[in-house]
Amino acid sequence: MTTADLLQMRPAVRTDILVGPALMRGPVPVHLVKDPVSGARMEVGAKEHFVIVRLDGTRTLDEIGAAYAAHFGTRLGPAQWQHLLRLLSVRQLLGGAVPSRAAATSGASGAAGPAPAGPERRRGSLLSGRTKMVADAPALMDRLHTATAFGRRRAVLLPLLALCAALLVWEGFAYRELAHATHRLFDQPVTLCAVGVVLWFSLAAHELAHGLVARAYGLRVREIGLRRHTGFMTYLYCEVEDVQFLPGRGRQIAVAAAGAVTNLVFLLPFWPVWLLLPDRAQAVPFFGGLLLLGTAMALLNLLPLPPLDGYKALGYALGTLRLATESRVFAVKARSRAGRAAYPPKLRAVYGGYAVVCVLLAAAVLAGLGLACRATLPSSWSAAAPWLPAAAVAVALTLRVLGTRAAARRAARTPATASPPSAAAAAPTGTGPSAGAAPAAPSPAAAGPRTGTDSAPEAPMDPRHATDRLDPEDRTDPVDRPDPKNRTDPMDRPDPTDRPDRTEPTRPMDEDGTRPTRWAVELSGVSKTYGDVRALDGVSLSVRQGEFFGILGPNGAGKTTLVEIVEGMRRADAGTVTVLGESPWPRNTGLLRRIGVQTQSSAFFTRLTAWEHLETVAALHGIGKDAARRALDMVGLADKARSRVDDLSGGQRQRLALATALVHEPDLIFLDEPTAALDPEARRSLWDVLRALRGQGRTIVYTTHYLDEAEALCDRVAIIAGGKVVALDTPTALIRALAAPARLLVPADRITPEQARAIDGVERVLVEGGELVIETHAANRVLVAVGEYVDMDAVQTRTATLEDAYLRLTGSEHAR
Ligand SMILES: Nc1ncnc2c1ncn2[C@@H]1O[C@H](COP(=O)(O)OP(=O)(O)OP(=O)(O)O)[C@@H](O)[C@H]1O
Repeated sequence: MTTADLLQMRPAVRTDILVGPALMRGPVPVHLVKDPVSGARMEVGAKEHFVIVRLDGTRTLDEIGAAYAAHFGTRLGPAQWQHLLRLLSVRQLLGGAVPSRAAATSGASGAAGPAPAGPERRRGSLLSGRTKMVADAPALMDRLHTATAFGRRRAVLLPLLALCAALLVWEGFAYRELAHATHRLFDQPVTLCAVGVVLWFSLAAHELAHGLVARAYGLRVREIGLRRHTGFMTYLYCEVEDVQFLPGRGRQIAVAAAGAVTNLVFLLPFWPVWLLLPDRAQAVPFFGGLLLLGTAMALLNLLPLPPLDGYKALGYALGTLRLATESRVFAVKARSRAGRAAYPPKLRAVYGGYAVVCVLLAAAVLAGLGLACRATLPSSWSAAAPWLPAAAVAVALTLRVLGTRAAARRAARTPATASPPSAAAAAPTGTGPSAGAAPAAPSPAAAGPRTGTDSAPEAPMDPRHATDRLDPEDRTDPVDRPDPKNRTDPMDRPDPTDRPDRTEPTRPMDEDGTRPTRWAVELSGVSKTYGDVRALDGVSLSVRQGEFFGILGPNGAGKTTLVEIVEGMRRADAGTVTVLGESPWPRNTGLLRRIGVQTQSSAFFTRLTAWEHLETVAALHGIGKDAARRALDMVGLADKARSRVDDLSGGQRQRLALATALVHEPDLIFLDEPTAALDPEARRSLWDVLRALRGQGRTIVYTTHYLDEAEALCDRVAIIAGGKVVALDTPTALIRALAAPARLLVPADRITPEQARAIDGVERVLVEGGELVIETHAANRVLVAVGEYVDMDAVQTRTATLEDAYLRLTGSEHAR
């Protein structure tokens, strides 16, 4: 595959891949990309996003590159394209790739996503962990969605929201009575438990509400279950997928806020009961405590602290990713002027403001909890009570820090384990910028369970992911610069006015004259001129389907021009070209899928293994891995599947180039000197591959300078000289037509040239080295006569070869 071929490809990202809107992570915008099959989620930068959303199968890489250059002011070179396509391929995001769940853990080094669902996920211990409760959560959510359709009407929803607001206002006024009732509640353990049970159901409704609102916006609820925390708490969870992919921040916020609103709605029926209760009623602590604690639960959930719903809603509203982590990072960086300068003013306000809000909120919450402790704990605790929450948080934080350090020390002591074979196969090799997508160890955030609405975990990105970025400025590629050679030829640019004559040439008959021959390639009167050079001059020829067709000719004869016109890479000045029944120009993408091209300057994904290279090419063609495996087997490279392309020998590279041309199982294959620069053994071995290809009934158009090869392999050959077809036939017929004399090679010390010339039937005698070359059309008679002088064992006979015919036809004979 040449660079030109690569740029003419129209790869497509799988249509089911989710690409989210722009989010800020630190000072840079990123987009989330998710594979819905594997569950793998990764972040891509604005430049990658620009390209990915345009990889839709309708645009060539060249066209996308032009749009990219216009937008970002930099051209993408082949190296960048290969890098990006390889990443997409390894992550199985390209159309035609068969996505697997394994990709979630191996290919997706973004590691920002959740661990894949299913039995492989850790469920925790008896005391902590979770239990899936619903076999088919999406189906249950569908039923609930239908059942609650009435409640989602505006006429119902708005009054409910107004009532919730009224409840909050009223509670502000009735706070003292409610607080008093709540205080009494703590003296009544049974009533306290009853309130706890009711609030448990309120919390369950809270979780289901996230799912229902998400479902209403078309999202999927992945799992509903029970989560256990240290054996002390068990509550319902409802996992919603892809909230950050929802269009419109309002919807994202609605999903996040739905839980707290439901908590308030849940309390509404208890409000009138409380209002109607006599002051001394026994149920006062129950209803008062329920209203106050239920409201507190709802409002606390709206605090903008991770992992609460308010934090998620704030992140959605601000369009940020990992707001808390990035604020922490900003707080550290902001100590230096350069660090601050990396952030635009708006983001400085967002991250700095959030950091301040967090500190204030944490202080307020601790103070509130401290006051609550003092109010509820026995008076003997009164001095220590206000500080208990702060002390508890300090201990928890210290334990966490110590735990993290111990884990880091353990990890540092543990020797790195080898990648599993599948991951190794999926991951590219090498350590340079092109290396990346190494199998990611599941990060704690990725492996851990998540609550409520989804959001990217707070864990920082896997640093390895940074190498997966497509950043043209980081990878200055000499090929990136426009190639003047490519630009000078106006033929390289499609001409919209170019409408080749589509008149069908007369269909010849097969030799038996009974049925029309099926032609793979038909050229009629094709001419091409470069300035003053007439490269092709009225070429007409046809290649049968299933034929092994050779094109021979001296340097500059026009072979490459001819083949490029047939491949659709150049436009003919005149004449008609039909390939597999279609015109190849203007660039015919339908045809591209049916032809395979192997050139001497084939481009490889050099940092990949042979297998990864072919797998990537297969993905670019939108086909599965089986085709890559077949192509590798076909060319006899299966044992080199895991070798890096740059470690292959010249012959193995030629085979890989051949496999690259074959991977999409084309009907018509163009081979340009596939055995060039190979040693005789490697050449013969590749002949076997070519013969096998021919045995499969593929049509092969074969350009070569090796005449012995053409004679051995080709059904027919066209000899081109000076831009014209000077001969076209089977090698045998060409040799026969040559009527070349047989050549007898005799040791020169046994017979003189004069004696040889005197033999009847001898036409010419030459002295070549230590031998006499006797040319004759009466080989038998001359042989008998030569036997008078020389022992017959010392005589070698050479009949004419295709080379003789070639030399005669191309006028090179006397140049020898
Ligand atoms: N882009 C171009 N601009 C100008 N002249 C060209 C161009 N491409 C080819 N030519 C000329 O056209 C003629 C035919 O070239 P072409 O490459 O088709 O021959 P070839 O038979 O493939 O030669 P070789 O065996 O050396 O590869 C040559 O004289 C060459 O110099």
